[in-house]
Amino acid sequence: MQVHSALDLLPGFRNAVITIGTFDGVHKGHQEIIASMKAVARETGGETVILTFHPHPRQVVRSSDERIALLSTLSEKIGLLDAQGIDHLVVIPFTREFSQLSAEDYIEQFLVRYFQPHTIIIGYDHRFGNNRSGDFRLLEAKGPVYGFRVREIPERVLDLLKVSSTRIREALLSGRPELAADLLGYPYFFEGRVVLGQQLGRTLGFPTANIEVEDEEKLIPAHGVYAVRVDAGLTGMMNIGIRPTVGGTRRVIEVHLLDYQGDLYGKTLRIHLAAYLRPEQRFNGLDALKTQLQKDKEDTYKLFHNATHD
Ligand SMILES: Cc1cc2nc3c(=O)[nH]c(=O)nc-3n(C[C@H](O)[C@H](O)[C@H](O)COP(=O)(O)O)c2cc1C
Ligand SMILES: Nc1ncnc2c1ncn2[C@@H]1O[C@H](COP(=O)(O)OP(=O)(O)O)[C@@H](O)[C@H]1O
Repeated sequence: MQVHSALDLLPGFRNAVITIGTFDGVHKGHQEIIASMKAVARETGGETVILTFHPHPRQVVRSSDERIALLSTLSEKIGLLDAQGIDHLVVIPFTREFSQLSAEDYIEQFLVRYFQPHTIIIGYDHRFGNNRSGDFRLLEAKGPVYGFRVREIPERVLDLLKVSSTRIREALLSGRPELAADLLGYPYFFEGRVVLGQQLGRTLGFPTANIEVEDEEKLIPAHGVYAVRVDAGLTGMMNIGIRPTVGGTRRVIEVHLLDYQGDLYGKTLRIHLAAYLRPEQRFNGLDALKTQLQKDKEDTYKLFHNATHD
């Protein structure tokens, strides 16, 4: 997949099949739209082109405490769309100037000028242009003028889109990663760098990599203990919480990898949520915490290997 972020440097597209959207999470609803884009592109020998705004117009307009946590950062979205077999992703900075284009100019000066679309796939409720005055009907009316076709995303898929994003967020924020994975079509993941902690973990016999997520907008799942997969085939158990047993107050994300020894400081890990194990608890001292960690380890082994371990 080619990623473009400058409109003036776009290549000429061949029979572009385009759609416009945020594609946050690239979940199953989005995957259905992508499947139909690819089907049309196959029929017409065209290329699939997704147009996305970054940052999301809503993120620009809203104040920081109203912002919705995102299911995928831009770089994660790029990877997910690439895996879906999309040919081109165009990342458009949402500027004031852009937002002031009239609906007609949006079609002529933006869509037609830069993409020469063969087919535009869009939901019936999609709005564009100044004051959101452009709609599906206007696109349909302009199609014959500029030589593109408009295909409507079925209402069932549109409903799925709306319901899914909300349900996935709710599932992750209430400790149900399995439900989230079902709706996403893959286990939820986030990335972070391994930073220094208090160096206590190793004395417990459970060294824990402290993960710092760089993108502030990325959704962090509910506090609790999870079984996780980490890239390169590793598995582990993770705590998201404040660590009440050791008097912590700030949220930390810590992962103990099973069957691993080595130095992870400074590395970036991608952590995929496999299952929720239990809520974070306050234990009466480190011995009780250690006993629980041993049990968590056992549960994690059972989950991944369907077997027990020391
Ligand atoms: C799988 C896992 C589960 C944990 N569960 C709890 C818990 O329930 N309560 C708690 O206070 N701390 C919990 N912790 C955090 C430990 O308190 C923490 O790993 C320990 O204090 C070491 O911290 P350090 O790595 O920063 O030195 C958990 C850690 C892991 C890896
Ligand atoms: N199995 C493992 N799982 C996680 N981290 C490990 C493991 N083995 C070694 N490490 C290393 O140990 C570090 C964690 O040790 P720990 O004593 O908990 O210190 P800290 O408080 O800095 O996290 C990790 O950042 C990593 O570099």
